[in-house]
Amino acid sequence: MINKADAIIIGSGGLGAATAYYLSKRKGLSVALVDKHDIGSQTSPRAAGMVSCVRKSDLMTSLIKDACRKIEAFTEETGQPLDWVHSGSLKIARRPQDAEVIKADFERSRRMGLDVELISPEQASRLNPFLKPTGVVAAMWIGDDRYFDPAQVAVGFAKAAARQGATLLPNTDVLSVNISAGKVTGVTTANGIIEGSIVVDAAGAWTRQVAEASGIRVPLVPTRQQLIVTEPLDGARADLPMVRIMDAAVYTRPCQGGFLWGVYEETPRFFDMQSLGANFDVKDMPLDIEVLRAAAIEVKDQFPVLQTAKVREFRGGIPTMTADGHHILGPAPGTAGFYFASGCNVAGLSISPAVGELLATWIVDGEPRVDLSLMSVTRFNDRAWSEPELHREAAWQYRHFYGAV
Ligand SMILES: NCCCC(=O)O
Repeated sequence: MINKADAIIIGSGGLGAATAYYLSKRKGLSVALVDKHDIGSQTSPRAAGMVSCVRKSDLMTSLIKDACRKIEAFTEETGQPLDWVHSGSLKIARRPQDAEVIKADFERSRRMGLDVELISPEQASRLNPFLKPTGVVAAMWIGDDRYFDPAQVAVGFAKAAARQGATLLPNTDVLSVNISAGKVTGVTTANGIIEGSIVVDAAGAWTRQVAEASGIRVPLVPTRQQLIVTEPLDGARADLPMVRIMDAAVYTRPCQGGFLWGVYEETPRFFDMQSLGANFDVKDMPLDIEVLRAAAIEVKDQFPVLQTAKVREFRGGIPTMTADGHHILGPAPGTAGFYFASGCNVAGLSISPAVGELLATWIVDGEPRVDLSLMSVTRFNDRAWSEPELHREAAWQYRHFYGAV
C-alpha cells in the first residue's frame, strides 16, 4: 500500500486504465490506479468490443477516429496484446424515416473523412450473407469499423501503466474522496489513506457512489447491457461485416466462429448500486434472456440465425447512461482536483483510448486539447435531475443509440 500519489484514479475499466496509462507517461507524475475489484474485471471485459465510427457529433467522430489509430497501434505502444479485426460494418434501416437518418449519417461521415458508402439491401446481403434483404429499405457500408477483444483493453492499459511506474491497487475499496477547503486532498480506502491532489472518478457503475460519498452529485445511471455469444456456425467468418439494425437497436459481430449479439431494449433495467450491497460484482448481475429472445424475433426477417443459433455464452455489464447520451468528463465544479471519467453510454470501451488521453492532457496541462464542453458536467447547469427524469431521458438515449427516429 502506498500513502501518496500525484494522481489517484478510482476504477480500472477501459477509461480509468487508459487515463492512468496516459498520465503515467508524463514524466515525474506518480499515479495510483485503485479498484474495489480485480483490475479491469467488471463491465469492460463483458462489453461487445465493437467500434462504431459513425457518431452523432463531429467531436465523437474525430475521437473515435483517433481511438481506431490507437487500437491499431495498441500492442506497439503498450507492449500488451490486443486482438482486433478490421471487418467493416453495415448500418441497416427498415423504415423510411431511418433511411433519412442514414443519408444524414453518410453525409456527415463523408465530410469527416470516413470510408462510407450507401449500398443496396442486396449488396449488403452479399457482404454478410447472414443478413437478408427482406424489409431493408436502406443500408450503409462503414469501412472504418472494426471489433476487438474487450477483455484485453483495460488490463492492457493497466499493465502498461504499471510498467511506467503507476501503482495498481486491486481489491481496494475507496470509502471517500477527501476534500478540504474546496480542494481534493486524497482518498480514504479500506486499507488506509492515500494523499493526492488529483482524483479521477472513473468508477463505472459506482461513479455516483464515489462522488456522492463526498457530497458531489453526478447525473448518470448504471444500466444493464446484455449480450449473447453463439456456438460456431457454418460460414460465420471472422471478417464478415458487423450489422446494426437501427429501429430494433440490435447489433451483431462475428465471434469465436459464431456471432456475438445484443440489443438496446426499449425499457432498460437501471440499477441503484447502493442497493446491491458492498460486495456486489458485475458477474453476479441478474440477466434476462427473454429480452434477447424478443429482439431475435423482432429481426427474424433480417437476421434469422439469431433465433436458432445455440447460446455459448450469455453475459452482461453495467455501463452508465446520461440524459443526453454524452460522456461526463473533466473537472467537477467547485472541487479543485476532482475529475469525472464516466457516462460512457454503452459505447465507451472502444473510444476510451482517445478519451483517456484527452483527459490526461486536460489534467496535466489544465485545459483540454479540444473543446470538450459537450462532455463537461457543467452542461447540465446544476440541473437537479429527479431519478424518474434521468431514467426517462437515459432510456430514450439507450434505445435510440443508432439514431432511429
Ligand atoms: N456496447 C455495444 C456496442 C454496440 C455497437 O457498437 O453498435
